[in-house]
Amino acid sequence: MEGVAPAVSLFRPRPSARFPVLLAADSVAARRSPSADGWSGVSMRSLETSPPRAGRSAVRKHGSTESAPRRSGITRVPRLGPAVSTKRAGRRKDPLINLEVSRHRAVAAVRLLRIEKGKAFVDLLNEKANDSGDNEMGYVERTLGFSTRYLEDWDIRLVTVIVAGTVRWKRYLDYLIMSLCSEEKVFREMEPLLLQILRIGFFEILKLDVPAYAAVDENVRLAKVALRPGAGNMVNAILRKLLLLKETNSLPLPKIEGDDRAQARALSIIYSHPVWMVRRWIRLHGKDEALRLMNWNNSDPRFSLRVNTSKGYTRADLVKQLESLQVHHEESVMDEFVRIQEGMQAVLQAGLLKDGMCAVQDESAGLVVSVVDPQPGDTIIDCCAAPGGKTLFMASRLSRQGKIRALDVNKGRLRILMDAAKQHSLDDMITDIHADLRLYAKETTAKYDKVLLDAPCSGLGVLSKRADLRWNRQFEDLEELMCLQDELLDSASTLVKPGGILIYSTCSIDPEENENRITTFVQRHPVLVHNNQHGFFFFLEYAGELRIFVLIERINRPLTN
Ligand SMILES: C[S@@+](CC[C@H](N)C(=O)[O-])C[C@H]1O[C@@H](n2cnc3c(N)ncnc32)[C@H](O)[C@@H]1O
Repeated sequence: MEGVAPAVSLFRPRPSARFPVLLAADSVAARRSPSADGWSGVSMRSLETSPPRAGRSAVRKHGSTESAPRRSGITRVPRLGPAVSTKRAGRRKDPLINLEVSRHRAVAAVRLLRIEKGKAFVDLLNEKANDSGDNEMGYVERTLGFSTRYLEDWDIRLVTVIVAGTVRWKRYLDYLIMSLCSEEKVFREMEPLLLQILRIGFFEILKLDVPAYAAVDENVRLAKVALRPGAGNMVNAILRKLLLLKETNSLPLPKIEGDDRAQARALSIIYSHPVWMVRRWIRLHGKDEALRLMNWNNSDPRFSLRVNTSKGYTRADLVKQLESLQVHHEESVMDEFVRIQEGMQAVLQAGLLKDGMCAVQDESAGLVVSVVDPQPGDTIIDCCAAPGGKTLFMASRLSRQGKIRALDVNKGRLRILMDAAKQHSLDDMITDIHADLRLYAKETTAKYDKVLLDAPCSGLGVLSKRADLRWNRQFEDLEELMCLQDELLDSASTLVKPGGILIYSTCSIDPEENENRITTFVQRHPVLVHNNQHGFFFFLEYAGELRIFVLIERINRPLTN
C-alpha cells in the first residue's frame, strides 16, 4: 500500500518474564538505573526480590459504578522521586503504582484520550526538564486509578512516537478496528479508553513492527488492569485477528472506485486524512501530488536547530555538541541550521536550548527571515510575532544595531517570546507590544523599514509536524482565516515606510491563504504597490522539498490611517 509510514524499529524485547519489581525503599535508585535493554527503572536489587502482591489495593475505576476488580501489579510506593501532582495525591500520601503494565503504553493511552477530548496536544511530552512528564503521570493516575513507574527518556520517546503516529493514522486504524469488530455497533459504542488501547496495538503491529507477542500481551494487560478482564479478552481477540490478517496479507482496505467523492472517501481512509482535504488537494494539485503530500504528512517529521550566533556560537560549536551527544545530524544549506531526525531528548537534556546555544526552528521559517533580510540599523515590526522564532532570528541578524517590535494579540505567547529573547541575550533589541494588529495599526503613527506578517493560518503545510491538526481543521476555517488574513494585511501595510517592504508568510500550502490573499490585496490597493515590482515567492517544507510560501510586496507609500 502507498502511504505507509516507514516502519520504525523501536521495540527492545524484555529480557525475562520476571516481575519488574520496584522496591519501595529503592525507588529512586531504580528510577536512575537505566537498564541496557530499554526496560529501565528496574534495579538489580529489585530484580532479586519477590514479585508484588497482585491486586493488593482495591482501586475504583473512574466513571464506573462497577466494583473495582482486583488489579494485578498495583502497589503503594512512597513518593521518593519527583512528585506526582494530582488531586488524589493531595488526599493520600503515596501514589498507587502499577509495576506490571507497560508504562509508555499506559501514558500514551491517557494522552490519546486527552487529545481526543481536546485537552492535550500531541507534542507536549517532549521536555522532561520542565516536569511535563510528572504532570503527565498525574493525568495517568487520575484517569486509570494508578500511575506507572517513572518514565525514562526511552519511554518518553516511545510515547511521542506512539501518540503522534496513532493520531496521524487514526482514520485508517479505526477502519480496521471497526472491520474486525463483530458488528459496527460494537465499535461505535466502544468505551474511549478501550478504543485508545486498540489503536495503540494496531499502530504498533502495522506501523512500528513491534513483535506480535509484545504488542498483544502488553496491550491486553493494560486493558485488563485499566478496565477489566473482559476488556483484555476483547483486545486479545481483535489483535490476534489483526495479526492473522497481516500475516496472510489480507487486511481489509476500501476500494478506490466510483465517483470522485467515493474515491476521495477511500483515499481518506487509506491515507488517514479528512475527506475534504483529499478532495481539495486532488482538485488543486492532481491525484499523484495529493498522494505525495499525504505520504509526506504521514512520515516522521524531521527537525532543525538554529545556532544562536548572537551569543557568539557558531554552527561548528553546535555540530561538536551534537557529535558529543551522538545525535545524528546533517548540515543545512542555510548557514545557521542543522537538521536532526532523532535525538531531541538528548538535546533537551544537555540544556542546549535552555542555555541559549540554539533554538528549534524550521529551515523554512529561517528562509522567511532570509527574505526579510534584516540589516544593521533596520527598524522592523513582526506583526504576529509569538512565540517568536522569527523575531529572535531577525534580531540575531541585526548585529546589535537596529530595533524589532514584536507584536501579538496573545499575551501568554508574547511572554514566551520575551523569555526566549532573554535566554538568547537579545531582549535589549526587542520590544513587545501586546495588541490586536488591526487596532494598533489604526492608533500608531510609527512606520518601519520592514514589516513581517507571519499570519495566523490553517497550518496545512505543516501537518507532518502537527499530527492532530488535520482532524481539527474544517474547510469552513479557511473562509474565516482568509477574512482575518485580509484585515491583517491591510493593517500591516499601513506600518511600512515609503519604499519599505512588507513580507507576508504562512505555513499553509493552500492558495487561498497565500497567492489569492496577495492578489486581492493588490486589487484592493492598486496604487500602493510598485508596478511590476511585486513578486511571489513560494517555499515550504512540503513533500520532502524545502519550500516556503512567502509573498512579498514592495510598498510604494503607506496607506493613510
Ligand atoms: C503563525 S503564528 C506566528 C508565529 C511566529 N511568527 C513565529 O515565528 O514564532 C500567528 C500569530 O498571530 C497571532 N495573532 C492572531 N490574530 C492576531 C491579531 N489580530 N493581531 C495580532 N496578532 C494576532 C497569534 O496569537 C499567533 O501568535
